Amino acid sequence: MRVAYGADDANETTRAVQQALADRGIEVVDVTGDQQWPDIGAAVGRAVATGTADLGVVLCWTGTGTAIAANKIAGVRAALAWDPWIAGGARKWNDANVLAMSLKRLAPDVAVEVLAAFLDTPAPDPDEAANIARLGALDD
Ligand SMILES: O=C(CO)[C@H](O)[C@H](O)COP(=O)(O)O
Repeated sequence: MRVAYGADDANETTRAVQQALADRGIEVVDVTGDQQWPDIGAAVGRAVATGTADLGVVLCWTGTGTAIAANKIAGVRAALAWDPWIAGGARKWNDANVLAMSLKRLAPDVAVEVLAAFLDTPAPDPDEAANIARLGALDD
């Protein structure tokens, strides 16, 4: 599995997320570079939409800005999650392909649990296929 990663700051939470990805043997495509959060979110979104990555993970102070930016890219379903149930539900019911988290409000261990739920929940529930298609129809 390949995951596109981007964060507009670095702290214990982002380092824990990166370590968790590495511990899983996941190939990480770090798009961060010298970019601001809108471009980081969009770059992760593009990596997922083009198939360069299977899934994406974005972090910013709130998680919202990078999520919004990622969702500007057609084919991206970025979900802001703050606990494992939300992250798993976003995969199961929304077929989310980008996980967004707040690097300020999630403790490192919580962020790792949220990431684990996102990565370990198979997506999507077949009953949601029609709704996922409806989301796709909303892309410009
Ligand atoms: O949470 C964010 C966007 O939603 C950003 O991380 C936060 O606004 C800080 O950005 P900047 O360093 O550009 O002021």
